[in-house]
Amino acid sequence: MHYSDNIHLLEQYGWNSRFAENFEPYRCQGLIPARVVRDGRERYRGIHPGGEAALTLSGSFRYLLDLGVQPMPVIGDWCALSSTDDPAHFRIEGILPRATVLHRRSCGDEDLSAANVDVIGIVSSIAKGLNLRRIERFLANVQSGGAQGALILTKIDLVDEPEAYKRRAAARFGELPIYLVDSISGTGAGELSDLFLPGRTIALTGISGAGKSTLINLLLGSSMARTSAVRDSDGRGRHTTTERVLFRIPSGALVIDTPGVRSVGITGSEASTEASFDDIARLAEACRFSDCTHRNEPGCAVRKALLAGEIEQDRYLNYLQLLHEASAGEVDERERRREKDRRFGRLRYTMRKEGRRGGFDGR
Ligand SMILES: Nc1nc2c(ncn2[C@@H]2O[C@H](COP(=O)(O)OP(=O)(O)OP(=O)(O)O)[C@@H](O)[C@H]2O)c(=O)[nH]1
Ligand SMILES: [Zn+2]
Repeated sequence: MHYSDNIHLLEQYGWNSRFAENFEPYRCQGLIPARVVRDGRERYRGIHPGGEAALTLSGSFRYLLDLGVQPMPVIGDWCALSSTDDPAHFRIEGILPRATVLHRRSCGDEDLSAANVDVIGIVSSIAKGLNLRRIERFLANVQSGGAQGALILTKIDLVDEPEAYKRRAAARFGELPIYLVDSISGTGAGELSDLFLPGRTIALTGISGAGKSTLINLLLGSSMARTSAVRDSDGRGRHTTTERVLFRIPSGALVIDTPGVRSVGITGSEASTEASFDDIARLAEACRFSDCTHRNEPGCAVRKALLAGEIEQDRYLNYLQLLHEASAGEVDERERRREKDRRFGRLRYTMRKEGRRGGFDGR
């Protein structure tokens, strides 16, 4: 069967002309497109034109992975598959270029991430007030990966005037779409349909207890399986699993559920960190030293604004913290690149050696 015979199923999972174009070279090799919908320690499941199947990494893909040429597949990735004798099992041969990425670090745990996410929904409870600082940290992380952000304030039934929280958040985050929801009664669910559009991929993120599972249950509707059942289908406990799933909700949107984290770390470059602190970054341009750390350098425009009360103290501290984490992340990235170069160096050396032995000019 040619895959285009049943492209409809892929379209339901977010396939579009951009991915189709990127798939062309793979199509010419007779490979099959698929989206990764379940990701758990190198055991994947994917949706391909013929349905759902187990996916494993092919030998040559592993080799390219080892060289750093291909990335490790993550939830939401579009990939190219080869078939096996078993119709329920395919092999991943390549990953299509990612439209966006979501990186996240939780308390020294593995680096969690997702690909091809259109919107990252930051889920935050207002039961104990609005934690602007935490939302800001999530937001900086969102913007570094290219996805759009949205803020979903939950547990609005537990406060007197939810609109006031929305106004305060809007005052801080300007352009960000903000939604209010009580996931238990369903108040606010109507507005959420503007966010959960058909074919759109939305990753929900937020600390443990923010109300992600309850929100997902609301989105799934009472006729559908509960979230914990979705997460638990392999028998492991919900809170121990690091498995991630992408599923289609009745509205036609694709939702990625990420296990709760206790804190958000930052990956990405300093430049993207600054994007969510546009105003402070603009001020920083006026600092006397271009590498100013905005702590105690003479002529620091940021500190001057702080002391003049033009920027809030917690935003200033948050900014410093983010700069610090982002530069630590860049050190990791440099180290990773060096390791990749070393591997390439080894490969070139081996190829040259084998070329000499084989009698061809292996330059
Ligand atoms: N009153 C009220 N309670 C809510 C609401 N949303 C969630 N809760 C409650 O808050 C608690 C935590 O909600 P969860 O949905 O499990 O939170 P979570 O973000 O999925 O947490 P993790 O699974 O640990 O990541 C549960 O007891 C929910 O019943 C809401 O809108 N209103
Ligand atoms: Zn400065």
